[in-house]
Amino acid sequence: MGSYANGSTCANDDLPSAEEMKEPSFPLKTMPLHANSWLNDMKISSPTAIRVNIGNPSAFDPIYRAWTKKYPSALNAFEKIVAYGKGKKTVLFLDYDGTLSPIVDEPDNAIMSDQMREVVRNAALHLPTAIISGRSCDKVFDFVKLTELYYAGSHGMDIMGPVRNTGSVTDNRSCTNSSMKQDKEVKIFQAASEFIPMIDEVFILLVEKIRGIDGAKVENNTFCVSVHYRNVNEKDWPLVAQCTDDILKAYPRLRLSHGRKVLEVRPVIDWNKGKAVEFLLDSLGLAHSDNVFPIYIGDDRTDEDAFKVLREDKRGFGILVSSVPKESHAVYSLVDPSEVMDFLKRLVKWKEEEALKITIK
Ligand SMILES: O=P(O)(O)OC[C@H]1O[C@H](O[C@H]2O[C@H](CO)[C@@H](O)[C@H](O)[C@H]2O)[C@H](O)[C@@H](O)[C@@H]1O
Repeated sequence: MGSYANGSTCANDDLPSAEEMKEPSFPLKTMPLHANSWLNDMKISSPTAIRVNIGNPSAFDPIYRAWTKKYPSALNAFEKIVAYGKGKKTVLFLDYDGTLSPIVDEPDNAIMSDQMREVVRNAALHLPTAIISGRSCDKVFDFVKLTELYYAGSHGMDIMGPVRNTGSVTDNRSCTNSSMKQDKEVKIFQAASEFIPMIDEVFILLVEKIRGIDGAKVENNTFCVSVHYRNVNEKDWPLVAQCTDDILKAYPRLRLSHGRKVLEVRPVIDWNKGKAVEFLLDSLGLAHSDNVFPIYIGDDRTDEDAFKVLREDKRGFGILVSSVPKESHAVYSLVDPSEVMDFLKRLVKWKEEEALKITIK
């Protein structure tokens, strides 16, 4: 689905090019206010001015090391984190793109490794686990293929949960396509159903409008539309912002948020990933419990709503996945999906040890 004009290779993880590190050279003043400010946000979403050594930034880069004083590595701080969660019901919230799968140029190729799938499956066997993504529920499910999870697609606007009374969860561990999903997962909440026709309409208009922009792509995520500019030459970014603005002018009930080289068109409703976290905790009967320990791991600006909820709530923590220093409502950090995998493995091991201690007592 979508229009795409050029090929794809491995993404550069949003690091700024020499060009990006310069002041913007496009004609900001000639653009309407909306598109103009979006363009600034598009720049900000592609972190500026600091280049770190991908792979092991903390080992080489003093700026990254200084940043981790404020957002300590969740791996280094693991003992402290689990001490806080000791004896409590841990609930795990995971973003998908950039958290469970690496960022790549072509959104349809954001495959999760089998190893990561196994680790997430294992986590879900030990603790309630939800994936909260900007993608549609169906799309994220098709990547993850695990029936034991909760899925909150379209930035939390479409929530689906595992069916637990059809036998042991472990009997139905994974499935390979959406039809199997329908047997094992149930829709539990849709925050904006009436927006679907409008989103479909805007998707078609956007596809048509950006057709001529080399590298631009529009993705229909059911309750939202993503306008991708990762593969667009920076000189054409103003055009992407302008085209999106032109279409959205006629839709006051839609708004825009920013992800990693993507403009996210979504309904103007008071709902986001933070609300989805609150909704899921409530569904699990844990909304008012002092005995709950929620952990949210995510990498982009739309995850900040969830980090903020956890920070204000003080029962759990947000963990930002980032290889570049950035301000966040998260408390801890991890460099990339491979560190996320290590963290999840340790979390499962800790849960197993906790369960063993309880059995021995
Ligand atoms: O909430 P998420 O699960 O992180 O989803 C946010 C958006 O992720 C996808 O786009 C991002 O990942 C792509 C694949 O790595 C990358 O090409 C793109 O530049 C990123 O913005 C997805 O395609 C979007 O629909 C999601 O909204």
